[in-house]
Amino acid sequence: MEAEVKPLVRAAGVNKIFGAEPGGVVALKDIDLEIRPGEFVCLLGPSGCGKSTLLNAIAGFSLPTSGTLEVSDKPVTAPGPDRGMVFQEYALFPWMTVEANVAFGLEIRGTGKDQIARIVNELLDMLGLKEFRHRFPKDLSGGMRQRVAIARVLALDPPIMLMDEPFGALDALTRRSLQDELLRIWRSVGKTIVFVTHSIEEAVYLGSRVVILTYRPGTIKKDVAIDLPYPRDSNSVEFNAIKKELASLVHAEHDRFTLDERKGLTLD
Ligand SMILES: Nc1ncnc2c1ncn2[C@@H]1O[C@H](COP(=O)(O)OP(=O)(O)OP(=O)(O)O)[C@@H](O)[C@H]1O
Repeated sequence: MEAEVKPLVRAAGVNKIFGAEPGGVVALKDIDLEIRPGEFVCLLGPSGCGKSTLLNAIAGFSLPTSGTLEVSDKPVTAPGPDRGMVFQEYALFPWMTVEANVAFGLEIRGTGKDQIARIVNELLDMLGLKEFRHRFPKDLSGGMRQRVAIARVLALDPPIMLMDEPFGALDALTRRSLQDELLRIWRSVGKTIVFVTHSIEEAVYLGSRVVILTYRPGTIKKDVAIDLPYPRDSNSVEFNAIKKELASLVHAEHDRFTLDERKGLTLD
């Protein structure tokens, strides 16, 4: 009999309400979700459905109003070194070079100089940043900056990587090459990834599992395992069949979002 793998992230009955009740915005409602080690989970849905709220709750940035949220069997009460976050805006220190940005977290942690040099070299190599190590963020393209942001999180070696639309601001070609790189890293270093996107194509290309959220209140509409082998061919019949299936689910939520907008409700 197969031993049961314990979930790394466990949400049970999670609710998040912004503002005073009644009248507050119910961003998450009754979220039950278990994420096992090594999964690549994409949270998918239209703008305003609570993807970032759920990610920020797992990160410990903004805790649920009620319900149970645990990482490694411990309640989430604050951010921790077991969870690294990559944002859409690269969040790099503009006054530091590429290598200093990557080394920063390790220096704060008190890691020895030689070990820092080894880790930084390895990561710059892995992410194709070696030639850019002495540059400042302003002298890099968006794609390069996001590589540095990913290297910076990987330097601290957290078991869980939380990514909030990290490739949303990139052009299509750069985006695909970073997606491929992320998949390579995920498969070689064995991280658990929770990745927010509103792109159906991106979710099907990356995720071992896609969790679709409903629009206001954010609930889990469908949790789908994507069984296609990696690397995936986005032109294949199988890929497009899954994309189509997910699209009809997401579009129903998107229509509710647009209706809300037409009614003049604010979407922040
Ligand atoms: N700090 C806040 N105060 C009040 N309402 C908020 C706050 N943060 C988020 N919300 C609301 O909660 C809901 C979910 O927002 P969230 O940002 O999680 O959605 P999302 O799916 O990540 O959207 P997007 O793709 O646009 O980032 C939205 O209706 C949003 O307006």
